[in-house]
Amino acid sequence: MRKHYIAGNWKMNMTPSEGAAFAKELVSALKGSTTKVMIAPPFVTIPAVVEAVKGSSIIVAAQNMSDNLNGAFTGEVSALMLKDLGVNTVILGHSERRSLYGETDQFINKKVLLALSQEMDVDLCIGETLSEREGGKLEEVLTRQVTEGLKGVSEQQMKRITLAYEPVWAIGTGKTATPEDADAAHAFIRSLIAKLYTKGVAEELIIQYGGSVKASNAKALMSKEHIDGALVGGASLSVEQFLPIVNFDK
Ligand SMILES: O=C[C@H](O)COP(=O)(O)O
Repeated sequence: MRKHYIAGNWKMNMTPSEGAAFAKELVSALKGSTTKVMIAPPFVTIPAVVEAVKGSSIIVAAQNMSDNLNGAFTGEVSALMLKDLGVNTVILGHSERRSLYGETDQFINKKVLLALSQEMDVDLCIGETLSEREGGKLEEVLTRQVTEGLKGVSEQQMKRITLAYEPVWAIGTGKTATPEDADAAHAFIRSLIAKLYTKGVAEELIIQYGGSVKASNAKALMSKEHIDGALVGGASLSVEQFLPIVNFDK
C-alpha cells in the first residue's frame, strides 16, 4: 500500500523570513497529520525553514544540487552542504532545469547517482512537452527520461527514488492533465519500472503528479490508482492553498 506524498516546490520564491513564517504556520496546521509532506525552498531559505520545522515530520528538500561534491564550481551547491544543513532530499530534473538551463538526461543521471551515493532521497521529475504529446511521443519521451535518468540505480537504491510526472504543458499554466490522462501516464511509468526492475519495485514506487495541482483538483487526481501524491508549484506558496491539497482526503 503506497502512502500519499505531497510536496511543495517553491521555485524562486520565498525569502528566508517568508519561508520561516510559512513553515511555522504549516507545522501548526499539520499537527497530528500523518501525511508525508515535503517543501523545497530556494537554497538560501533552507536554513530558516529547517529551523522552523524542527520537531515536525515535514521534509525539507533542495530544488537542485551540483553534479560534484566540492571544488571550483562557482555558484553551485553540493550534496555535502545540503546534508550538513540536515537536508536529505533533493528534487532533480525539474522541467525548468531541463528547458531553461539545458540539463540533459545524462547530466541529471550523474546528479541522481551522486545524491544516492550520499544516501539522499531523490524526487526525479519527468514529463513531456505539448508538441511531444501531440506528436504521439509521450511514451518515447517518458521511456527515455526514466531509463536514462535512472541508469545505474540499483534495485536497493530505488527505495530512495520518487518520480514526479509533470507534463510540461500543465506547469504554471492552469491547465491540468485530466485525472484519466495523468493516471494513464503514471500506469505507463509504473509498467516501465516493472520492466527495468521488478513488479515489486514498481508497486512500491511513489509517483507524484505535478502541473497546476490545486485544492479543487487534488482529490480527483489523487483518487486515481497510480497517482500517489503531488508536486505542487504555485499553490504551495501559501498555507491557505497548500493545506487543502495536503488534506485532500479529509
Ligand atoms: O514543481 C512543480 C511543478 O512545476 C508544478 O508547478 P505548478 O503547480 O505551478 O503548475
